[in-house]
Amino acid sequence: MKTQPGSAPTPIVVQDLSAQYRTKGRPGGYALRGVSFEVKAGEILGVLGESGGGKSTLARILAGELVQKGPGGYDIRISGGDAFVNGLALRTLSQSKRNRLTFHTAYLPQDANDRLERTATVAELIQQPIFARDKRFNADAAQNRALTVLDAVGLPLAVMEKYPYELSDGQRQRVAFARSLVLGPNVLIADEPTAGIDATVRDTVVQVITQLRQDPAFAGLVVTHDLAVLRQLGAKVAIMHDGVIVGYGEIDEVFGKPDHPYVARLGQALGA
Ligand SMILES: Nc1ncnc2c1ncn2[C@@H]1O[C@H](COP(=O)(O)OP(=O)(O)OP(=O)(O)O)[C@@H](O)[C@H]1O
Repeated sequence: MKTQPGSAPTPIVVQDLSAQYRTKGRPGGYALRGVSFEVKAGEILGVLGESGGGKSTLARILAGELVQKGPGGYDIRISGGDAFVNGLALRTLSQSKRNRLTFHTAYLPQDANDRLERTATVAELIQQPIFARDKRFNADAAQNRALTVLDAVGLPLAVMEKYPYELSDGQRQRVAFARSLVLGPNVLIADEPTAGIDATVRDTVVQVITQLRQDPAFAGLVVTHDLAVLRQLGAKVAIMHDGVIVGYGEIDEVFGKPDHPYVARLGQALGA
């Protein structure tokens, strides 16, 4: 784990990370094979790559979601190397460590807008992470915090009492985004935050990340093929193919001198 004496740990460190899904307790194929990179404070890393390349697996691991039960759930095991978020090693993630991790980490999964509980209002949904940690948290302070993040994601006050089914997909995505931000994280892990959603959400994602970046300790990992968004954010990119990083660095360098045929193909497809 790299840290400078007396300074905060690097927000995201991934060291030779290999990971496998387990089905019915049995290990399956490798979803990640020896992945290494760092996202330092102030940096944004865009993760791109082929379908099945391991992008969502990486995002899930960094968000502490090694096991997700229920329909469509998954069970991932770190089988080699490790990953660290704000200095917390993820390979052995106890519940108390997971609580510390999720306190500082905003996670916007690919299906974030579908994951919202149907029977809760927007106000309740956004405040849930606060009350899940402290049932006696001051109600006015929680409400104020919810209003701040609601405003940050461009939603009007009027949606606070609505239920998810009363909202558009784009609005639900914004609610999920607001909810992920309510605890004031310094790390954002976002999995395709703009895919298939109206174009205005894209602008909001850029604006919110720009705001979050005012915190010098902030770092973000964003899975997206939207090079325009990544350029606006001044992001570096990591290109994933078959569980391995096959291109890493500044956007123009990676696509200008591709080190792997897949990077060349992707660059052409994206018009990089
Ligand atoms: N729940 C799961 N159970 C078992 N294997 C899985 C599961 N989810 C993903 N995998 C496997 O892990 C590998 C990486 O998948 P992952 O979803 O991380 O890729 P991805 O790059 O995010 O793809 P996409 O762009 O399609 O979302 C694939 O081989 C996939 O089949």
